[in-house]
Amino acid sequence: MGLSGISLLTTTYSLILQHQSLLLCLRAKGFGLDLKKDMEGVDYLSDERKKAQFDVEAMKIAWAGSLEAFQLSDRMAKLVANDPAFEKFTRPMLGRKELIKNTLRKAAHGWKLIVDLRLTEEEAKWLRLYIDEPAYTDLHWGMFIPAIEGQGTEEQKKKWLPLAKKMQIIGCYAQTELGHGSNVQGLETTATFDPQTDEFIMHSPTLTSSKWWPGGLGKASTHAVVYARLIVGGEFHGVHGFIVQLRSLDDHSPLPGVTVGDIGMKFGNGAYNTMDNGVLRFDHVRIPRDQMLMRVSQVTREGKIMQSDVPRQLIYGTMVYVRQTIVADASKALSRAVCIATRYSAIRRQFGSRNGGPETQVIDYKTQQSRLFPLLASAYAFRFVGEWLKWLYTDVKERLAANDFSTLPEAHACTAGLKSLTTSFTADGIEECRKLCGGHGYLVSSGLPELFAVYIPACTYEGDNVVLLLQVARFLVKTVSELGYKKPVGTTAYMGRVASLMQNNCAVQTAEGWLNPGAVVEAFESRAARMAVRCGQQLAKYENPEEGFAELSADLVEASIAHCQLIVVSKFIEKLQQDIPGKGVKQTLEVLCYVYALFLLHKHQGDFLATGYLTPKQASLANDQLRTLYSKVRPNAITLVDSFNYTDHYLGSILGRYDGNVYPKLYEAAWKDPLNDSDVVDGFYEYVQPILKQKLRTAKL
Ligand SMILES: CCCCCCCCCCCCC/C=C/C(=O)SCCNC(=O)CCNC(=O)[C@H](O)C(C)(C)COP(=O)(O)OP(=O)(O)OC[C@H]1O[C@@H](n2cnc3c(N)ncnc32)[C@H](O)[C@@H]1OP(=O)(O)O
Ligand SMILES: Cc1cc2nc3c(=O)[nH]c(=O)nc-3n(C[C@H](O)[C@H](O)[C@H](O)COP(=O)(O)OP(=O)(O)OC[C@H]3O[C@@H](n4cnc5c(N)ncnc54)[C@H](O)[C@@H]3O)c2cc1C
Repeated sequence: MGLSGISLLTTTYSLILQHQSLLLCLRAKGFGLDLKKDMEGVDYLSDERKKAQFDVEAMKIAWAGSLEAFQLSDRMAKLVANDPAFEKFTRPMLGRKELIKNTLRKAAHGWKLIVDLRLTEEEAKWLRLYIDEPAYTDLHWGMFIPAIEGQGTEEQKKKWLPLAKKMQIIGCYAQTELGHGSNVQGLETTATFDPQTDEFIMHSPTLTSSKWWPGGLGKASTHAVVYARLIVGGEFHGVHGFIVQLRSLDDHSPLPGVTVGDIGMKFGNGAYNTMDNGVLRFDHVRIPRDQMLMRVSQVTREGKIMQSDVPRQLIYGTMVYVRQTIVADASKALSRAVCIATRYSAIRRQFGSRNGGPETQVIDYKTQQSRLFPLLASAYAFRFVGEWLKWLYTDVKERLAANDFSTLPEAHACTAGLKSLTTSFTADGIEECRKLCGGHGYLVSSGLPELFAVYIPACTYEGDNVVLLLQVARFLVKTVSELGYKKPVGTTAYMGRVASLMQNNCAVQTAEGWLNPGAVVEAFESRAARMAVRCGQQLAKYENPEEGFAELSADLVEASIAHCQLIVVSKFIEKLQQDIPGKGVKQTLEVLCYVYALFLLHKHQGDFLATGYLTPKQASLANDQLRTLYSKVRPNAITLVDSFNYTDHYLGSILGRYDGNVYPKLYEAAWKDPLNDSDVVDGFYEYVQPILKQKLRTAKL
C-alpha cells in the first residue's frame, strides 16, 4: 500500500475504522507507517456531534450552573491540562514511594500556581480538582480548615486560619480510630484537662484508640484536628475537637510523644494510594487549653465546662459540609465515567454488517442504551441536586452564624442521605461503564479502573452509607411520629399531605401519561410516604423503640432510599421550572429528567406495586415510555457528554478521547508500557529458558 492509499483512508469515517487494524498490523510488522500523522486531527465523532438537537455551548453553562462558573472551571481545566507537570498517564505504574513523592511535587506546583497567579479560593479549588490526584491538600482545605471555621471561637479562627490558609501549617482531620469509625461517641483517645498547667493531655490508652485512616496524616501534616473524649475533673464530657501539632515545623520529625506513620497500600494501582492515610498515637502529649475547639463547649482556666447556646451536634458540622461536597463530586465522577463509556460506545462497532458495510455502533443496541442512558441522566440529576444541596448548606451556614439552628436536623438528614444515595449509585455506575466498554474498559488506559478504585471509598468515608441511611430513617420516623401536631417542612413537606398520598392511587392510563411532572412527583411522594408510614406502624408494635428500630433497620433503609430518590427527582423537576436559555436545552434536560425518574420507577417497581400505588399495567406503561425516551436521548448522547466540558487530561482515558481516535492511541499506549522496553522479558534467562531447555526424564510427561 503506497502513500496515496494511506491518504485515501482519511476520506471517510467508516473506511478509516475498517482499515485501522490493518494499519496497525503494518506498523507492528515494521512497515514504517506513521500512524500519528495519518490519524491525528480527525474528529471520528463529528457525525455524532452533528446530530445534536440542542445548543451545546448553552448546555455547558446549564451544567456548570452559570456563565461565570463555566468560565472559571474551563480556565482552571485548561491551565492544568496544558501543564506537563500534571501528567498522570504513568501514575498507576509507580511504586508507592515514587507515587507519594510525585503527588507532593504536584501539590507544590499547584500551590505555586495558586500563589503566582493569585488565584481565588474558588479557582484554587477547581485547580486541585482538575489536577485529579488525591493529596493531603484535600484534607487540609476540605476538612482541617472547615473544622476550625465551624467549631473554633473567633479568637481561635483569628489565630489558626491565616497560618493554615497560607500553608504555613498543614492540617488533617483525625477522627476515626482503629477500633471505631462510625460510632463517634465510642472514640477512645482522651484529652484530660490538667488544671495545674492549664493544658490538655492527649493520650491513646489502647491499641484500638490509635487514630487510623486520616488522609494527610501519614506523611504530610504538621497539625491535626484530633477528636477525643474530653475529661475534666475525672468526668467524661463528650467527644470534642482539639488542634494538635504533630510534627516539627523545622525538620518535620514527629514531636515527643507522637507516633505517626502511613497505614499502607490501599485498593488499586495509583488511585487513592497517592494519599498518605495515617496512624497516630499519643503518649501523654500536652497541648495548651486554648487548642480545644471551643465554639460548642468551653473549658475555663478553673476547669469548669461552659455550654454555649450552640447545639452539641455542631461538633459534627464538618461532616455535614464535606458530605455536601461529596454529592457534587458524585456527579463529577459519574459524568466522567459516562463520558468515557458514551464516546467509546459510539466508536465501537460489533456485528450487523450488511453487504460489507460498517458494523453496528454498540451505542445503537437497546440493551447498551438501557444501561448507559440512565447513568447519563443520573449524572445530570446528581449535578442539579448537588447544586441545590450547596444552596441548602449555604443557607444553614448563614443561619448557624446567626445562632439559628432550626434547619440543622434537615441539613444533616439531606447531606447524609444524598451522600449515601449518590455515592453508592456512582460506584456501581462506574463499574457498569467499565462493562459497557467491554474488554478495553479493563485496561488502565481506559481510565475506568483507576476512577473506580479512587471513587469506591466514597461509600465508606464521611460515614458508611448504611449508617447514614439509618440517620435519615431516624429523621423520617420522627417526622411521621410528629405529624399530628407539627407541620413538616422542607424536604418532608409532602408528609403533610400523607392522608391523600396514602389514599389516592396513580391515574396514569397511557405511556404518554407518564410525561407529566405532577404524575411523576406524586408517584415518588406516595411511595416514600407509604413506606415511611408503614415503618412507623411497624415500629409502634415494639415496646422498646430502639429494639424495634434495630429489628426493622433493613426496611428503614429502604424507606430512606425512597425519600432520597424523591428529593433528587423533585429537585431535577424544580430545576426545569427555572429559565434555562439555549435552543433545545430545556427540552433535552426534560427528556433526561423523565429517563431518571422512570428508570428508578422501573428498577424499584416492587416498592410502587407493594405499596399499592401503581398497578402492574401502569408500571409497564412507564417502561414503555422509558424505551421511547432512550430513542430521544440517542441523537444527543455524544453532545450531552461533551457538555461536561472535560479535557482529555481530566478524563484520562483513551476510550473517552474527545476526537474518538481510540484504536491507534490504544495501540501506541501498549508500546509505552515498560514491559515492552525490550523484546526479551527480564527473567527469561533465569526462569523461562531453563524450562524450555530441560530434558524431562519422567515417562508420564
Ligand atoms: C472525580 C471525583 C474523585 C473523587 C475524589 C475526591 C476526593 C474527595 C476527598 C474526600 C476526602 C474524604 C476524607 C474522609 C474523611 C472522613 O471520613 S472523616 C470521618 C467521618 N466519620 C464519619 O462520618 C462517622 C460517621 N458517624 C457519625 O456521623 C455519627 O456518629 C452518627 C452515626 C451520625 C451518630 O451516631 P450516634 O451515636 O447515634 O449519635 P449521637 O452522637 O448520639 O448524636 C445523635 C443526634 O445527633 C444528630 N446528628 C448526628 N450527626 C449529625 C450531624 N452531622 N449534624 C447534625 N446533627 C447530627 C442526630 O440526628 C441525633 O439527633 P437527635 O435525634 O435530635 O438526637
Ligand atoms: C479512603 C478513606 C479515607 C478516610 N479518611 C478519613 C479521614 O481523613 N479522617 C478520618 O477521621 N477518617 C477517615 N476515614 C475513615 C472513615 O470515615 C470510616 O472508615 C467510616 O466512617 C466508616 O467507619 P468504620 O470504618 O468504623 O466502619 P464500620 O462502622 O466498622 O462499618 C463496618 C460495617 O458495619 C456496618 N455498621 C456499622 N454500624 C452499624 C449500625 N449501627 N447499624 C447497621 N450497620 C452498621 C456498616 O454498614 C459496615 O457494613 C477514611 C476512610 C477511608 C476508606
